[in-house]
Amino acid sequence: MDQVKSRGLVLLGCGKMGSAMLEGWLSDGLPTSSVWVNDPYPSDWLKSLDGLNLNTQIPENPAIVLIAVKPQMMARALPSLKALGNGTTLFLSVAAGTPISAYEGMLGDKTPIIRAMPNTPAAIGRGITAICGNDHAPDAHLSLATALLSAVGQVVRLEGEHQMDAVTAVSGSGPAYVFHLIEALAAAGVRQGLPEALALQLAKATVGGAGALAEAADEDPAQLRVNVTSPGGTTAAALSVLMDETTGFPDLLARAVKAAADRSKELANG
Ligand SMILES: NC(=O)c1ccc[n+]([C@@H]2O[C@H](COP(=O)([O-])OP(=O)(O)OC[C@H]3O[C@@H](n4cnc5c(N)ncnc54)[C@H](O)[C@@H]3O)[C@@H](O)[C@H]2O)c1
Ligand code: PRO
Repeated sequence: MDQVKSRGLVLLGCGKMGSAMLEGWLSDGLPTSSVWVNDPYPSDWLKSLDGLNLNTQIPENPAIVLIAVKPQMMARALPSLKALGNGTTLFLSVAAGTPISAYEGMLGDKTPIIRAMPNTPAAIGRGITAICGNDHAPDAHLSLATALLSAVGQVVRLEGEHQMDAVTAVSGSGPAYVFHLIEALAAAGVRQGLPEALALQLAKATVGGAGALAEAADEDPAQLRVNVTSPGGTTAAALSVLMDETTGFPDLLARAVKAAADRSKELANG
């Protein structure tokens, strides 16, 4: 992290994901003066950060360039940083779909590149990021990326890039599935007669608490589910709907995750 502080961190694109990560790094003690953001449409939050280098000349040899533009913008945005390719700057991309080979093509095939898939709970230090690198990103680079990303949550190293589409579909997009679960649970509570605000509070606390318990407990999620379920009781009645083989969660989530993974593969093909 000292390298990041002294040589600098450049963010190419700083929208929802870039900002979630930057928020985590700043609250972990990274000074704004070590950060350069290149984004034609900076948010009010970015503009409000004292000392941040916003849309100014980037350093000659930054430690890391974080690529956080949409995959569709990549071909337009990345060439501006070509001069840093084939050097010692590590390129860390969070873009869904875009394969390492595409960055090698745009920046030079000796460029250290790590592909990462984070998620938005990074904003509160509760993200999880999966990473994999090319041959020019040896252990030292993976350790640097791990140190940076650990400031915003857990980090896992993948066996290879072939796992990235599935990871994107599970944990990259996953927070949206959970937010939708909260919305749907609250709406169902309203249909049972609860006021909207109370239903939303109950749904958020239930999902947040259950998630925290699932992470903290020694028991696996299946056992934690059994612990809630009295034989012949209310939970069993609901689970008979949710665990139905054809209309329940397992098939629904399998189809949703497959749709996301398929889309990730499509993005890779341009
Ligand atoms: N949002 C998520 O949950 C999430 C999770 C994992 C990965 N990602 C990946 O993160 C990347 C960004 O997604 P997002 O949700 O933050 O999108 P976003 O639209 O919120 O952010 C993209 C940013 O890029 C900026 N931009 C556009 N053209 C640019 C250019 N030429 N140079 C520099 N910046 C430019 C935009 O102004 C915007 O602020 C995507 O590649 C996405 O696949 C997102
Ligand atoms: N958000 C990005 C998308 O929807 C990638 C994972 C989460 O494409």
